[in-house]
Amino acid sequence: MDTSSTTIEWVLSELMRHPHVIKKVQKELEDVVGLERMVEESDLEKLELHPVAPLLIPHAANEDCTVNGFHIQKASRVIINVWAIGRDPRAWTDAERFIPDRFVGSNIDVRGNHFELIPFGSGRRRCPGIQLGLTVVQLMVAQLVHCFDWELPNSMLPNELDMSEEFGLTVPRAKHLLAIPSYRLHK
Ligand code: HEM
Repeated sequence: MDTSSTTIEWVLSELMRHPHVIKKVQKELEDVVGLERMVEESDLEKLELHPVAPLLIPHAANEDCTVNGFHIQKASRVIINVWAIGRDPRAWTDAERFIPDRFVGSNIDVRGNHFELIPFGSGRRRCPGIQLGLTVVQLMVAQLVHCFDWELPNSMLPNELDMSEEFGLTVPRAKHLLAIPSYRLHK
């Protein structure tokens, strides 16, 4: 599945729509990495980037069970609507807004321990590629934001960027992101 590339495209899109956030990430990277070199994998642990992906794979119950008061009959197909959980106002303040800072000082992570944020699923059938996925997404996004300034084409304003989704097993952008990079490192 194209989960890593889809996530990278969404993160970049959200960053393009929030220029103050991209500036903040650039500043954070500048402080850690400087402007003389690209980002290295060993720099990542010092950074606070948070990828998300609104999907899970259908599951089936092996036996009758009760979860949180809901009876689930053996062999039922269970679909977890992570997309809706990510927008649930009971779990998130200003759920529809992209506020990466909401995770600063919070203990919520993406590894399946906190059910309000499970982009990799949770439990035994959780994504086994989580570490590779996180590393690839963080390194790519950090690299793209650190090495380049980004502009939307035809003087498009950030809030004019079309954020339509194409629904399926994965949820990519309906139209690919088109953005113009300009190199910003000194080397
Ligand atoms: C940002 C990147 C990625 C995201 C967001 C992601 C997300 C997911 C999700 C949500 C599931 C379903 C979990 C569930 O139903 O509970 C899954 C399953 C899976 N993922 Fe990933 N994934 C990513 C990257 C990768 C990579 C890089 C690999 C392999 C190298 C991988 C291999 C798998 C496999 C094999 C499964 C099926 C596991 C099973 O059914 O037991 N994923 N992934």
